[in-house]
Amino acid sequence: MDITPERQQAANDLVAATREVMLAASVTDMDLDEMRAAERVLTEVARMLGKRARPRVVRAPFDGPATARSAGPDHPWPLFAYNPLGIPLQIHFDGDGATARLTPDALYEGPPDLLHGGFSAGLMDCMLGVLIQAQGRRAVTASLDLSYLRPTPLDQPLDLRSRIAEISGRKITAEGWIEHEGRRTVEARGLFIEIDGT
Ligand SMILES: CCCCCCCC(=O)SCCNC(=O)CCNC(=O)[C@H](O)C(C)(C)COP(=O)(O)OP(=O)(O)OC[C@H]1O[C@@H](n2cnc3c(N)ncnc32)[C@H](O)[C@@H]1OP(=O)(O)O
Repeated sequence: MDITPERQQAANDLVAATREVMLAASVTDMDLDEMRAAERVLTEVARMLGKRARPRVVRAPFDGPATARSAGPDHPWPLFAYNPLGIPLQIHFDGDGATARLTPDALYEGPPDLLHGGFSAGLMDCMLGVLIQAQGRRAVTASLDLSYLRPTPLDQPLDLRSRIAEISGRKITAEGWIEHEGRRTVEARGLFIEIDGT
């Protein structure tokens, strides 16, 4: 089924609201009865939405990042607009690199008050992979190495960056990092292999 702009906006708004619910449900401290009442409402919402469902989450078009890149840095590519489990990012393309800003909340906690290292890895995979996609190349991650240089805080703005380091035949090496107040907390280097496919 084609998605009209109105349906797309409605789906994106629904996913954004779901994220709010996920955070609220994770940190709520209300009374038992209220918690049970909220659970009943959410169960009913799940039933309502599930009446007609796709087998998979809506896929963004492969050429979306390349289109955003050619439109310039003021035209970011939104990531995970259709999936509340993904960390939503607005990825800006600038020259040969990509940047994004994120303030992670309590949903992404690993050690107390800090970003979970697995989420850092996911963020880096996205920053590197989408940058490669924005060059019009279809590639998958073959390896991803991370160095956790210092703790990455929650509730603080973080800068995410990536750039292409090397291209050799089907092999593309990209690098990225997470910065807090100008200091790198995480560095990543990934090898991506170009694949055929649609
Ligand atoms: C939301 C948006 C996110 C966007 C980014 C998301 C990216 C992802 O997460 S993709 C999902 C995770 N990745 C995967 O599932 C990939 C699974 N792996 C595979 O499909 C295959 O192993 C694949 C395609 C990587 C390589 O297989 P294949 O096409 O047969 O390549 P193959 O011929 O073995 O290797 C090609 C070259 O890459 C090298 N290579 C392959 N894998 C690796 C590796 N893990 N480490 C180092 N080198 C490797 C080989 O040595 C070879 O090098 P050379 O040409 O110099 O001899």
